[in-house]
Amino acid sequence: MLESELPFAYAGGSALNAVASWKGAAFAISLKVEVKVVEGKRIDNKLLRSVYEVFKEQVCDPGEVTFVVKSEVPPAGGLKSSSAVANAATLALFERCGMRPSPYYALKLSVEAAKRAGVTVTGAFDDAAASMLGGLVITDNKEMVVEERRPLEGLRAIVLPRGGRGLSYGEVAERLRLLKREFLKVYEMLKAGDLYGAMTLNGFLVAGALGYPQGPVLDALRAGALAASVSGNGPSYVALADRDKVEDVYEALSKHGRPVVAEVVNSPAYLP
Ligand SMILES: Nc1ncnc2c1ncn2[C@@H]1O[C@H](COP(=O)(O)OP(=O)(O)O)[C@@H](O)[C@H]1O
Ligand SMILES: O=C(O)C1=C[C@@H](OP(=O)(O)O)[C@@H](O)[C@H](O)C1
Repeated sequence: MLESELPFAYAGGSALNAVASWKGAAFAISLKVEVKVVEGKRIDNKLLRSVYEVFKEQVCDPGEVTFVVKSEVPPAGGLKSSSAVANAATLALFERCGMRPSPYYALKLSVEAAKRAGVTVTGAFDDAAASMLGGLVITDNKEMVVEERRPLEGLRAIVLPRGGRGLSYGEVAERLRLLKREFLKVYEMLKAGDLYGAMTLNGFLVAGALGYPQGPVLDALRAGALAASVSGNGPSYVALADRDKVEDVYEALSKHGRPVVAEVVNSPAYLP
């Protein structure tokens, strides 16, 4: 577990993938991405370069710097690594400039950077909001509005981290949009308060559309998880469980890889 005082943001899991309908829901988990700003001339990573450019244009000139990233989640795996990297890098630049932003302002800059870098379909405002603000968020990614935010008390997330998604963003979007009407039903369930049903249904829709196995979702449920889903565009999975079911769900997901147990985090990312 990363324990330092460096600027950080949280990874997260999905309850509703926003790609088809622009309505999304995600929650923060206690796996972190930390970013350190150091003197340097080159920023090779396209997402980090966009964060730097957006910040320089809209906030202050941080000078000649580069970034050192430490991540507890795999990239391109659905666990919100891109959002956490952009959030933590944005917060690190605020610190460099000796400024203390509101979380909401930092969040908007970070989403703008992710859009510019082309690492999202909708801007992934849902993921970035969960990563920056903590808790469960339900968002409208087109309007960049947090419709609801609430803590998820006492829950554990059992994560099956997988990286290296094979599908392009274009392929992901084309397939998920075929199920737009169904994703809107998931949104209605969420708004009606049925988080667990919504999240699991989201899991089956994403798995079906993108060709991921349904086994991890079923096995997690069989072991007593409250909900389970493919996270984001996959290929990672995430299950939510009460404390007394964590071991059983961990065992069940161990058949499919190396799960990690995390807390659901209800507090915001680091703020300078
Ligand atoms: N640890 C990291 N360091 C630098 N860039 C990262 C890191 N993790 C993710 N990214 C950026 O985010 C992109 C992956 O975004 P995305 O496909 O949305 O994955 P995820 O679902 O994990 O957020 C990568 O192509 C890269 O540009
Ligand atoms: O690109 C996007 O707009 C999105 C990507 C997905 O997340 P990941 O980037 O974690 O796969 C999805 O869950 C999110 O609602 C929207």
